[in-house]
Amino acid sequence: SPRHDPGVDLRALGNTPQDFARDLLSNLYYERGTTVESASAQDMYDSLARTVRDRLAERRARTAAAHYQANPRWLYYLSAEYMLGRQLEQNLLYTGTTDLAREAVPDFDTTAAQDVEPGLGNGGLGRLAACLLDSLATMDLPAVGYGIRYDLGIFKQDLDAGGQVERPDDWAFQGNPWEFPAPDDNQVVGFYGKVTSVDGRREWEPAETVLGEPSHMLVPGYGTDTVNIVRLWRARAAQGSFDLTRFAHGQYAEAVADVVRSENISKVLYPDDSTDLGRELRLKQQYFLVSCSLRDIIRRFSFRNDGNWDEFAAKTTIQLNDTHPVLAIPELMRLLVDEYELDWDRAWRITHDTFGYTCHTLLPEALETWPVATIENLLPRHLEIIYEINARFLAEVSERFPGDVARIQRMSLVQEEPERRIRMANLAVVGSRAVNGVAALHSQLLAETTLRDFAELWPGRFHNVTNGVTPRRFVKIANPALSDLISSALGSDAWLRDLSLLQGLEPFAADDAFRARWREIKRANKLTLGVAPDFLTDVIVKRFHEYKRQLLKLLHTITLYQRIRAGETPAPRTVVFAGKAAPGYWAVKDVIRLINAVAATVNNDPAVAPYLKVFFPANYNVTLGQRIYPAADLSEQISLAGKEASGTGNMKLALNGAVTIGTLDGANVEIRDRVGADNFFLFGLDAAEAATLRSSDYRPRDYYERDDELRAAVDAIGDGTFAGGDRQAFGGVLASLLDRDEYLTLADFRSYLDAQAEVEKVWLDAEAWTAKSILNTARSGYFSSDRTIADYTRTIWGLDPVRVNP
Ligand SMILES: CCc1ccc([C@H](C)CC(=O)N[C@@H]2O[C@H](CO)[C@@H](O)[C@H](O)[C@H]2O)cc1
Repeated sequence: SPRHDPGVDLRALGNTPQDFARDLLSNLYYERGTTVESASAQDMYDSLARTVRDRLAERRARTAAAHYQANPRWLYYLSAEYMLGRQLEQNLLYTGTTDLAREAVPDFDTTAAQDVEPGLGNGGLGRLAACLLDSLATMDLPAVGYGIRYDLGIFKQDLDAGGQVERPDDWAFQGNPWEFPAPDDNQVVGFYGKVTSVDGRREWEPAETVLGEPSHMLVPGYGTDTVNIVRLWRARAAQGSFDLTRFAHGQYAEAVADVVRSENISKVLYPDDSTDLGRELRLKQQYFLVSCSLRDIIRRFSFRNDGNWDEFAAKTTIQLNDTHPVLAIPELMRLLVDEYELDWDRAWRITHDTFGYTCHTLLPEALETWPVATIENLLPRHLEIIYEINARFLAEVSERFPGDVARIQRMSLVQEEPERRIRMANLAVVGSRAVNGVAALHSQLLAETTLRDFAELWPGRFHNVTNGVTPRRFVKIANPALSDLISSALGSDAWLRDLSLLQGLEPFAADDAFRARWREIKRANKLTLGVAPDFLTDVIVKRFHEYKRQLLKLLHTITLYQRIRAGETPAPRTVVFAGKAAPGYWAVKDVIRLINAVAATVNNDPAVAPYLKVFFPANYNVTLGQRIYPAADLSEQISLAGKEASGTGNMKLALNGAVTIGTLDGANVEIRDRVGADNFFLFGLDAAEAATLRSSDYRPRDYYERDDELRAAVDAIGDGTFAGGDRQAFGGVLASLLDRDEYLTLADFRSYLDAQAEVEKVWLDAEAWTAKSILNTARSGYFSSDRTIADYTRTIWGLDPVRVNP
């Protein structure tokens, strides 16, 4: 193949207004077959996207050439989820063509509004993957993201009568100009079938096969010519799956049954973000991702290193984004032992040296385990390999801890009771050379609780890499006015590639004029979002889960409402709720209904209107987040300490000048350490206190009895105040609070309200508040995903940057 087109100079894609307009027109004519006059908004959008994409593709070609030349060590990021967000504005910024586009495109805003968000993820884990890819490219590090190209992403959320209604998200219905399908790199994936022995080797004969068709999207770096890729696999039926005979007999559904069955594998993203439902199709999705990606990784490796396996782990490091892709460990063993005929020990050494595992949760119910029977049926050879890994591992454990049967049972990859299941987190730790949590407290708790036995066996294997977020999307693109102010204060926009430079803003916290300008921008962002500019914008935006305690924020809101009704005049406040609930998570879907019932009552009460508003914009996603973070004054990070692994919304809000009210949980601890205790409103039990109270006989009713305001707020949930007198409407919420309150909402209520009183006091001193807001931004540079990548590279991956010549 023409590897480097030595003669062809691709830099023909100039960046003069004429060049850009010419390319836009040619895409309109040649790609869309239409003209400016008759072009639809979609036609114009698609042509604009291609015009920008081609400028990235040119850089991509030079990046690929540089990578080929350098033959570097590669990072492969395996993730079942990517929340990439809208692509147009990002790619216009990264190619420096925003102004050219605004000039060339007749109605730019309408055209840009056609940009869709590929919602291929649920929340934190998926968005973190996207931020890390952005930083890897910006830091010129050779990396490929692998994922699944779901036809239907995370559901669209409508609010009907205040309740969540899920609608399918057919995100690529109009096509996706940002992707490059590459069917010639198709892979074949097997399922089911049996394992036989062939001259002493185990051979798996799958009973079913599907095709994995990759399409990649470009991942440009900011302020550099590096353009990496994220490769997303789509399931296609093997050729000839359409059953013509059945069709001829009018059995139309049966005729396409196999096709549908195959393509169902990448049909839809599972919308659960913390409960392992253990559906077999999800396991098929996980193996599909792993099998396609490992074959593609080996294809790339063999292509450049003629299959010298002892070079593999030196040239390849694979990061497992939680346990979802952990089948990659037995799959690599299967390929090396069964197909490439390496002996077990050599194969295990390569496998173990290749993988790293990042754990993103502390919730026991979020740790995946699969029934042995399910794996035996779907992946019989992998089960054999898992058993072999387990036997050798437990031999090591019993040698180290002789006679410690309980420890062996806890550490085994196989849970025996009540049902035989494979513990995917244990497999991930045993098969990886490095394990990390995503915030200092999380990593500490992992080593002290969830993965304690492993940390005692292999202390050197455990690391912490605190999460981060990309400042390009979440400050520069989301908050351009603030970015311009920061650049003018710092004298350049170098902070966008080195966020520690934000420290230079500290002195400006004492500058009246700067504070005034800072406040104006926040006001303007509130107007853009559609909330009252003079009201304190109090924001809790994240997936709904009981441990995140949206209910605590609601109890405070009800108390404010009752205080105002009682004649108090607190500082005007807009409480913004946003987030999706997993479709089957009824307890929190009731909370969503209750929040909207309270909102209806509060927002239609003229006596309260001057002091309190409740706003619940539907369908929280990356795009809506980019509109909310710049408008926020107060960032609610109120999870029960010890439950939120890290949080990343907390970082995006702090970088946009929101002051945090929060518990000592996840990355809140590090945010408070960095911004300073007097620029953070702390409350509540810490992780140890919470664990103690939870394990003792915690009686929520005691707190209800002895706190008048708490009782009044809880009673209002049960007495029909927000339901037209219907006392049953929110009975479930009431019962969960008074009888169980698993996440100690009532226990933290008073401490929370005391912290909110502190918020009120500071807010009433606008200069003092603005100074804290500026200091939060100035001291949050640490939470750049560039710093996160630098930490991963230093402690786990050992990658070297490859410069791409301009
Ligand atoms: C099996 C179902 C399932 C699906 C997704 C998950 C994810 C791990 C949940 C998740 O998104 N975790 C979040 O990851 C973020 C990025 O590290 C953290 O900042 C959040 O604290 C954590 O909740 C667990 C279980």
